[in-house]
Amino acid sequence: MYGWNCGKPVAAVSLGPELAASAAAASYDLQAYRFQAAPEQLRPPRVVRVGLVQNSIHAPTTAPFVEQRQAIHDRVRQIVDAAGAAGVQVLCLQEAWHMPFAFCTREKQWTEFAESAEAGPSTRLCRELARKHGMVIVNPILERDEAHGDTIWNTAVVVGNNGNVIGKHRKNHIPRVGDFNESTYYMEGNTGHPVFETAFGKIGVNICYGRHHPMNWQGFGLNGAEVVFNPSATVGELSEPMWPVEARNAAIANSYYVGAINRVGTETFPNAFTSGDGKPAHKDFGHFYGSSYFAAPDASRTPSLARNKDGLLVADLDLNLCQQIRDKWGFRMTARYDMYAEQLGRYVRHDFQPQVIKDPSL
Ligand SMILES: NC(=O)NCCC(=O)O
Repeated sequence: MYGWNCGKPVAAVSLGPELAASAAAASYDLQAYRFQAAPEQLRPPRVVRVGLVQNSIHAPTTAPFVEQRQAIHDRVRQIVDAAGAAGVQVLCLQEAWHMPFAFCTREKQWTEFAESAEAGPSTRLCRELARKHGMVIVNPILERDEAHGDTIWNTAVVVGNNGNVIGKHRKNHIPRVGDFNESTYYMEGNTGHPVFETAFGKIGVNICYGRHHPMNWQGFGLNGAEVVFNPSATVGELSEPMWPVEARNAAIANSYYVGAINRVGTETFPNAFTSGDGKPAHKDFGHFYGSSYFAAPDASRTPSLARNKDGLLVADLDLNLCQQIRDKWGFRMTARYDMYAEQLGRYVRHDFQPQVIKDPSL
């Protein structure tokens, strides 16, 4: 079910008894794996240790906002420190990790959690931890863009291993499904599909709902990504059957690794809200089912983190596998981008007519 990596299942790796004991004591899931590539004659292996963090909220949504944020910061600091001790070189946190996923409520007070991408409290924490551990940290936050009249974005800030901000990417696709009323809060991103060249490889970030859009995944591939993260917040009833498929398929289709991260836990809000579907008003989104995992370009994947627990998933990725799979399958080489570009050029025109050839006998 989880595929074959160089002819074998993806192997588990031990991070040592101390880290295992501290994860058990602090009640978070800790798992580690290794993806291999075939040995080459002209290139040495290019192995990078990558981590994914899934976290629940750690204070009730009725607590003062400063306490809510601090409680999550304290928990995430604990897990990032463990990632540092495990030698993780690139780490990605989940979507809007620093706050409850309050976008179901449509209440505007939650925008108080939005912060500067460059200098807000969550970025400052990530910069400190990145410097401390010499680690690249992908920091997906709710961004307040003061320079543009307090526009709010859903943004992943990429912090370099020296604690510097390398750049940011803003979520391209905003959901309009179920209780995901995110369009009430922030705008469709305007940063394209940037790939960040870090000390440990070229990375991209496809934020949550963008995973349903194959061309969004493709954009990062065309710009040369070797690892694409998919920091998410999604609930069981809505998307759990899709979760194991989409990120794994993206890794195959684009010949890169994917690290898919989902929030965990059930978050209950003070005021009931409706879904506009005639069902009774309710106070929670449903269960964020965690289940973060890595997928590789050769269709292999790791097992998932827990459905109901915070967690740290570590994987050693040999980045040479990306080129090896591109050479084997030739998906990039055989794609017909000129033909797709021509069709898309026609499709976006107001006078577009679908190319349908009707059976004349009908
Ligand atoms: N956060 C977010 O975009 N969620 C939408 C639901 C989904 O994509 O499963």
